[in-house]
Amino acid sequence: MNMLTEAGVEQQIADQADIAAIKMRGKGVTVHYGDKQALFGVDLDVPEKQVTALIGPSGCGKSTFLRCLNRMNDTIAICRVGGDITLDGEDIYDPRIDVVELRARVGMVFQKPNPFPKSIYENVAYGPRIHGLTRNKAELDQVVESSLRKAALWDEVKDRLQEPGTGLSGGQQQRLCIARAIAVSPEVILMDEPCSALDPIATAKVEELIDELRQNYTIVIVTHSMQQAARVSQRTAMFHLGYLVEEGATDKMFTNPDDKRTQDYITGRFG
Ligand SMILES: Nc1ncnc2c1ncn2[C@@H]1O[C@H](COP(=O)(O)OP(=O)(O)OP(=O)(O)O)[C@@H](O)[C@H]1O
Repeated sequence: MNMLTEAGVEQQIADQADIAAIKMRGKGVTVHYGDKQALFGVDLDVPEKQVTALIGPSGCGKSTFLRCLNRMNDTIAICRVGGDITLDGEDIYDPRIDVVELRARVGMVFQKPNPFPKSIYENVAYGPRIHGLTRNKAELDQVVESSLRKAALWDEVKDRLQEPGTGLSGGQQQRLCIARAIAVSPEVILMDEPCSALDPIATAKVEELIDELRQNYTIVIVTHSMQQAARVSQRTAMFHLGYLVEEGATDKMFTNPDDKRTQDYITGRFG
């Protein structure tokens, strides 16, 4: 029988406490597109109910890593992912995992707002309906309203729910896409440069929203804006040429990074 020492038991409890605070964990993650390797052994923990920013020069692999977290890379035929990625300790690349369900738990908001060519209401109602999350119209109405409220859009659209989502401004469309992601009650929301197509006012609104959302959701955001990473995130991970250079508390990463490449990048010396 396997006897654990007292110290061993304490360590196990400490490890479990650590796992509880980590929502997603990447270990030795590699990605190849055909013969070309885009990620090299990335180890990165995503803490629960915090915002983790992925930064680094163009082509360093930020979006590739983000897409590994909900198996979005599965849609790219030449893409192969190696290493381990877990959600609440469970291997998301296990063949028994239902990818549709995984993507409901780990939702995604893209760079360019991409509402469906349907009404504002239908954009938000679509997910809960296909996942069978509501029993009747009243419940669906309730989910649509609460999702639009959480995305800070309700007041602007409540009198025009039947109008097309594509008729909204860019910033409103992006908040509609966030409402659509929220509607299926995800645990993690991945955002790939969600503000790059928005003006400064719409950007400020989305950033404010991200800050509110972290009370209930774990967020991972790819951004090219150092100001945005500093404003919205608690953790920052710096990538370079497919490697994770370093990661840590955002305050430290922006004031006293360990690696010169991070220092050079955040001060605009390369990238
Ligand atoms: N679908 C694809 N097919 C082939 N190569 C790809 C594909 N997507 C990305 N790559 C390559 O993988 C590497 C990492 O790209 P990725 O888009 O992850 O970087 P990034 O840091 O997000 O860049 P950016 O900041 O410009 O969006 C790049 O060399 C890129 O050319």
